[in-house]
Amino acid sequence: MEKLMIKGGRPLHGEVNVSGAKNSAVALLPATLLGESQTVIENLPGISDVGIYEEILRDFGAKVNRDVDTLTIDTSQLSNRPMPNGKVKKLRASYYLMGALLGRFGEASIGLPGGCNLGPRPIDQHIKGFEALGTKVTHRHGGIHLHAKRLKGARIYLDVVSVGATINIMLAASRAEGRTIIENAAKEPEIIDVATLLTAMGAQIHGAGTDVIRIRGNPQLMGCRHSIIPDRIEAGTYMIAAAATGGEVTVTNLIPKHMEPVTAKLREMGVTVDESDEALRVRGIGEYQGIDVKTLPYPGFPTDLQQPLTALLTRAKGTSLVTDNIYSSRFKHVDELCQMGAQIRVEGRTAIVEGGTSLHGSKVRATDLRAGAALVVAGLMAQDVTEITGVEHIERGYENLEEKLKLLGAELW
Ligand SMILES: CC(=O)N[C@H]1[C@@H](OP(=O)(O)OP(=O)(O)OC[C@H]2O[C@@H](n3ccc(=O)[nH]c3=O)[C@H](O)[C@@H]2O)O[C@H](CO)[C@@H](O)[C@@H]1O
Ligand SMILES: C=C(OP(=O)(O)O)C(=O)O
Repeated sequence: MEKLMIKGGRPLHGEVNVSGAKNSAVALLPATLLGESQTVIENLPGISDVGIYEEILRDFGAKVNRDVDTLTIDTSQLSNRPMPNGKVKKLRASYYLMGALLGRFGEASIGLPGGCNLGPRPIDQHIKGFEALGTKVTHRHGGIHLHAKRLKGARIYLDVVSVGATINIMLAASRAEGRTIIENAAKEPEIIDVATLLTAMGAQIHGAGTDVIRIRGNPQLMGCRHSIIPDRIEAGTYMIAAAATGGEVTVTNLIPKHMEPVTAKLREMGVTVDESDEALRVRGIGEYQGIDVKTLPYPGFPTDLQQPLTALLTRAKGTSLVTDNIYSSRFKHVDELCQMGAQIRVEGRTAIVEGGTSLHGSKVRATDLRAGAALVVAGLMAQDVTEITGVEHIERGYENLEEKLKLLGAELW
């Protein structure tokens, strides 16, 4: 899709079904390389990051068959190869090839990852973990070469809470000798999802979802069948869009517990959120209050919803403060929102939103995935037509966004 046009001002109504989680999918696919037989992954989201990973698995010799949202991946005959450029630059999660190939072959040569440009995104904690497991790490031609004669379990304390480092170390440690302990581990639900897969493949993992994860490796992991958890960021985006348009939307196939940080903030603004087993009904009728939000590692408010929430806050009364504690410059959406009539200024890591403004349509550009989601939310609220370019960023993380929004009554093309 080249660009997305939205005619705003229509309240969203109805039901929307959440797809499988992007940040699980892009870790589970490389994890299948650790098993020496067939793995079936169900509930994969139809997003470009998954499409690229499908191609990468084939590049390593995996036989991959797709049936709608299910991939059957046979990894019995793989051949290792360097992957310095190209596909690895298209997504952030290509860094998981390091842990997966290290576990499978004891060697990997991978270029630095791509993904959203949100300020510096170092991978020093991943490297620290691999080195602790007995890996020699060298930087070559702008990429990283990893070599381990023998992976041996170790105790690793992460200096920063990192989703990627926690999962990458889990991947390599799953085939290492002995026990690995990750301390100050990230606690995101996607980490539990990856631990569930690795356990089904034959590793022993305890404590995923807490800040201490214990992994006892198994040199012979086998395939299994696994279904991906719902995408809490996609779910949160639809909750925010429902509130932004003053609509009433039931977001189904989610895990309400995963949504608590978002639900709490929407309720604080004055949005009604009703919970049932696998759904949340969001009613955005009436006026909203401005709020202060700070992004934090799970179970704090997710940085990946900071940008869409900022768009919603333009219609709340008073001043809102949105502080991103995870990334130093995740505010590229702000200039675009201001072009649509928002009054927001950025001071350091905080966006100060002067609420109560009405947005108008404009030509804007999505600079990254969730900046794109923020512009979609803004476009749905705005009077007249918004034209969004940079749609390829949005396609990295939202399955059938256009169709899902149309079913809720949005006017977009
Ligand atoms: C593919 C994927 O799952 N992406 C998610 C993952 O990204 P990603 O895994 O890249 O994010 P991390 O949790 O690793 O990063 C958190 C913070 O730690 C810093 N850091 C991280 C690793 C490291 O070795 N050194 C270091 O300093 C980062 O710069 C950032 O400031 O978690 C982020 C935080 O929830 C989300 O925004 C991304 O959607
Ligand atoms: C930052 C994100 O993605 P990535 O880490 O893949 O760039 C995101 O999903 O919001």
